[in-house]
Formats: sequence, structure tokens, C-alpha cells
Amino acid sequence: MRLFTSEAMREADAEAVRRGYPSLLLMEWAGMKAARVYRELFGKRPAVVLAGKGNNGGDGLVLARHLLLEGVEVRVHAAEGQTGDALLALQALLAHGVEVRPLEEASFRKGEVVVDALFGTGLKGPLSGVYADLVEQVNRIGLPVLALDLPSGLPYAPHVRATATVAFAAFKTLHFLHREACGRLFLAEIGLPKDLLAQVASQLEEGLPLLATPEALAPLLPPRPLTAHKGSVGRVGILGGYRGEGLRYAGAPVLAALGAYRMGAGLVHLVAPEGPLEPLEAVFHPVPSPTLPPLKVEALAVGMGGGPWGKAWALAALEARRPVVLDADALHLEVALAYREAGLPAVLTPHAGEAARLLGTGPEEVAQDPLGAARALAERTGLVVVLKGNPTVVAEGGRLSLNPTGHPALATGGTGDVLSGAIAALLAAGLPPFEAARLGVFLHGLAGDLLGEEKGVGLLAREVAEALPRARRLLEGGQAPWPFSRV
Ligand SMILES: NC(=O)C1=CN([C@@H]2O[C@H](COP(=O)(O)OP(=O)(O)OC[C@H]3O[C@@H](n4cnc5c(N)ncnc54)[C@H](O)[C@@H]3O)[C@@H](O)[C@H]2O)[C@@H](O)CC1
Ligand SMILES: [K+]
Repeated sequence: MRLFTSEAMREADAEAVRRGYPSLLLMEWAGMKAARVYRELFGKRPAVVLAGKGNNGGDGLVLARHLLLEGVEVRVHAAEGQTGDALLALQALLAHGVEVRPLEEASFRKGEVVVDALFGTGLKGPLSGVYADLVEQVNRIGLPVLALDLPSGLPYAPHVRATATVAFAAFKTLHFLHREACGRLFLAEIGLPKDLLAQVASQLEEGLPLLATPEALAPLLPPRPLTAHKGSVGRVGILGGYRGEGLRYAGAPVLAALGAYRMGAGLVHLVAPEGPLEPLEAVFHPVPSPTLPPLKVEALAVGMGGGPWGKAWALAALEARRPVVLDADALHLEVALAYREAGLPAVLTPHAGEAARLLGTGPEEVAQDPLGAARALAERTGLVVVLKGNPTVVAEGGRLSLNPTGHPALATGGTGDVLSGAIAALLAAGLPPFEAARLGVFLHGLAGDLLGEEKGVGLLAREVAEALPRARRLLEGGQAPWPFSRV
């Protein structure tokens, strides 16, 4: 599924009009579908609708009319100066005898639900004045909020923090870059001609990121035939750890080994200076320094717990001439370029701080524009980039994919190591790096979602590894939860 930018959405709108489709119908459907979501979530609770003067406000005015017809008590506060379709929506509402009061006089009553129809894709720059005040008030009072198309104010601050958001026609990248502001997500079909979005998307393909959906990822799962044996389903080498002065993350390579096994690797070779503390199914190759022993593997994960040895591990792993995941201490521009030079498929898995170091910017810049940062790093290195965060972004050249799974409970030491091993297992099973990265990130996030819901925060990384087979089974069985509902 493609995620639209505001510009691409405007282009879709314009194309519909060029084909002679009346734009008022789109607005009518948008408002009607939003009213349906309102009723589903809030029943007959009274509504207070805040409408801007643009088409987002027009959608809100249509919703008000539909709620009214269904017997919901509605109060409406609207900006002045509607034109075009929004003006027609206002006239239709007034014809029902509804009093429309100025936004400046907006007030909120206990038991009401706020409908945020102030701004959608037409917002240019941060809110100020009465709009900023109103949005801050809405966030403060704690009433449930249904946002139409987008929580008003996004991507800037302040913005509405909604209980639920109904996106019209297509999701925008902002919905998945700002999940917290959107609450529950609904996607409303609003009657655009069937092929139109696909046509606009194909014209702009370079620029439109993908959303990783169960539908797109399930077919990528490596098959497990009855004749499978441990040498036929992907063998993984894990290279990492450090023995010297300073901190040692001896558990990191072990967690990567667990991640690889739990993602279905047939055999895992663990190459590290120190052995695992507990018995482990991996074959342990003790080495005194970063070197590559002879290994029969189809892919590697390198750098976990490598400390000052990180670069040496990555350069040693180059000799295997296998697809690799470069993580943590193996993340250096020089290393990435060496893999590019060697023509080896590689997946880099930086978090914002590591990506900033590789790009020579600050972590805030990366966090502010994760899509841009992931794309820049993928273009600079020629490799696949997994920029970890909320959301995690996967990039290869100009191709971008946003991941919808993942739970705040995953924010704990070692979960990144599990992810590296998991992606390596998928590479070893024969998936191309972009696909291995998307699938690994999705299942790792889903494992976190399952555990986060069951146990809350306080997870251990090894538990995330343990939950990977359940996540995989859900995806295989067509039961992985979709991150949104359709209306
Ligand atoms: N296919 C589509 O794209 C459809 C879009 N529709 C709705 O139309 C919306 C987009 O409508 P518009 O393009 O009219 O845009 P909006 O309604 O989002 O906002 C536009 C208005 O906000 C003003 N504005 C922009 N930035 C501002 C700021 N920082 N402070 C104060 N005022 C500001 C503009 O001058 C303009 O009057 C969508 O989000 C959606 O809700 C629907 O009506 C149905 C069809
Ligand atoms: K809105």
C-alpha cells in the first residue's frame, strides 16, 4: 500500500476533477463516512464540531449534517470565509436550521465528543493565534476527539492529539509518522474512480513510501517444505563481542543468535571472544580477536557488542562474501562503502544516533525527518537501511517503507541485536535485502506488540526473540492485525 503526501493527494483530487468527477461528491462521502465512524465509536454522544474554512472544515460540516439526521445533538463552531464546496456544505447545514457559531466562541461540555475539522492536507506552517489556542484547549480538556483526515496542526506543534482519525481516500505518510497523534486509524473510501490513486501513485512512484501491510509481507515468508533440514533453510554466522579494556556487551551476539534461530535459521554459528553463559543451540567458535573462521553460512550479522572491534569484525566478515546485516559497532561509513565496492548485499540497522553519525548530522534532524534520513543514507551507501525508531523506516535507493508494528515496550537493551539476527536469518533463507529487512522489522515489531499487550513494559530482549515464531504464525495464518480499519 502506498502512503500519499499532501501534494500527491491534491494531485489525485485534481485528476478526479479533470476527469469530470464532481468534487462535492468526494466531500459528501468523506463527511458521511466520518459520521459513520463517529457513530461506531461514540454512539449518540453529543458532538461539538470545529470546522476550518477549507475543505477539511467542509468535511466537518457535512459530518454535522449527517449526525444531526441520525438524531445526534450537534454544536458547530466554524471559521469564516468558506468558498467552493465548503460553502455549499455550510449552506446545506444552515438549511437544516443549525446555528453555526464563530470558532472564537468555542466551548466544551462534559460528555461531548470533539470533531476536529480545522485543517487537513492544506495546512501550511505551524498553527498560531486562535487556532493554536483552540488546539491546546482541546488537548487539555480531555474529551474524546475524532480527527477528520489528519489531526489538525500536523506535522508541527501544537497539533491535535486525537482518539481516532479517519483518513480520506488514502493514508498520508503523516499518519504513520505521527501514530501517537492519530489514535485509532480508519481509512475511508470516498468514491474516487477506482484506478485513480494507482495512476497518481505510479506517476510519482519514486516519492511515495510503502506501508508494510500483512497482505504485502505474508507472501515473502520463506517456505518450510517437509523435506527441510538444518542445512537447507538458511545458516547464519554471528560475528561480534569484544574482549579488552572498557565495557563488554557479551550478551549482544548471543541475543542476535537467538533472533536468528527464532526467525527460522537452520543453524547459527556464533563467532565471539567469549562463550554464552548458558547452553545455547549455536555452534560456538571462540576467537581471540576479530577474525573469520571457515564457516558454512548463507548470511551474517556483524557488530553486536563489538565495541572497539566493530570495524575489524565488519572487515573480517567481508571475506565471507555473503549477504550481511551490519549493526551497532560495525556501522561506519568506510565499512558500508567497502561492502558497496565489493558488490555485497548488506543491511545497515542504525538507530537515530548512529544514522546521524553516518550522515554527519544531529539525531534531532534524523528524528524530525526519518524518511529523508533513511533515503539519504541508502543513497549514500548504496545499501539497504533500516532506520530504527517509531516508525522504523526501511530504505533502498529511492524506495521507502514504513513499518506499522512495534510497541514502546521494545525500548529496552538487546532488542536491536535480536532484530539483526532475525533479518540475517531471512537473508540466509534467500530473501533479497529490502524484503528481508521489511519482513524482519514487521515480525519483530509484531512480537513486541503481542508481548507489550500481554505483559506491559519490562520485557527482556530474549522474550522478544521467543515471541517471533508466534508473530510469524499469525502472519502465515492471515491473522496479523492490520494497523487500521476500513470504512
Ligand atoms: N481527495 C481529496 O483530497 C479530498 C479532500 N478533502 C478534504 O480536503 C482537505 C484539504 O482541503 P484544503 O486544501 O482546502 O485544505 P485545509 O482544509 O486543510 O486547509 C486550508 C485552509 O487553511 C488555511 N491555512 C493553511 N495553513 C494555515 C495556517 N498555518 N494557519 C492558518 N490557516 C492556514 C488555508 O489558507 C486554507 O484556507 C483534506 O484534508 C480533506 O479533509 C475532502 O473534502 C474530500 C476529498
Ligand atoms: K482535521
